[in-house]
Amino acid sequence: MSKPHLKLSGVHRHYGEGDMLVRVLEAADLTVESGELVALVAPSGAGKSTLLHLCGLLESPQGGEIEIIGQSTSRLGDRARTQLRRSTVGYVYQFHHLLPEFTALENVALPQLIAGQDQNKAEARAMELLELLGVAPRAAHRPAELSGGEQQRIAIARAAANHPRVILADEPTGNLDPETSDLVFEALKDLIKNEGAAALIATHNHDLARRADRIVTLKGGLVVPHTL
Ligand SMILES: Nc1ncnc2c1ncn2[C@@H]1O[C@H](COP(=O)(O)OP(=O)(O)OP(=O)(O)O)[C@@H](O)[C@H]1O
Repeated sequence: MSKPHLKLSGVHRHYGEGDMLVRVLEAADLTVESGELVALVAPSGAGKSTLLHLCGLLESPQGGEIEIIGQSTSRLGDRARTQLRRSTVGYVYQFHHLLPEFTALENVALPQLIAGQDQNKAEARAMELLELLGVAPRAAHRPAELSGGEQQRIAIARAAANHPRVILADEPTGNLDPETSDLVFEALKDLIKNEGAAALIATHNHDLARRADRIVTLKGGLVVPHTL
């Protein structure tokens, strides 16, 4: 059987020390397979962003192991971690951070150009993603000319541009109205299934979380199954 795209084993993460010690994760385990969408629902301060940052190799755990597409990350140096993150992880944030002076197509093509892809191929891939997410007719528009939901779908396309095996999203629909949230979530889900990525999505929106393949929460420093 192929290795899971994302695997955490015994992950430990705390901040500060002494009186200021905050224990966030203690021996946390989590596995996300290819094409699987896992929703992370937990109260404010429980450690959702910490978990996503660890999975995205933006932070390092103090103990345990994080494997991405079967590759152990605990002994990687900074450069190798950055390289692995760039080639395997796509991040979607609550606020899209699209570059205002570039068109939708250019925003999606840019990460590929940075990764060394040639312009024609980068633009073809960008267009394929914009079509998949239902925003191809907006390809030549700049972010300021697009609705919030369109902007967020373009941010999702950008996160997927380099074929990430792991997609992480922190409140991707947090600043959208319910109908637009639905649309964006479904687009994200289609994309994950289509591309066979493993996805972990932190959300406060229970309706959306119920449409994930699985829901997890954080309890006592562990990642545990959850039902809503
Ligand atoms: N750099 C840091 N230094 C000290 N404590 C931190 C740091 N980052 C996070 N924490 C603490 O770790 C805990 C988990 O924070 P985290 O941001 O992961 O929670 P969250 O579940 O994402 O919260 P929210 O839903 O409010 O964004 C919190 O108590 C927070 O104060």
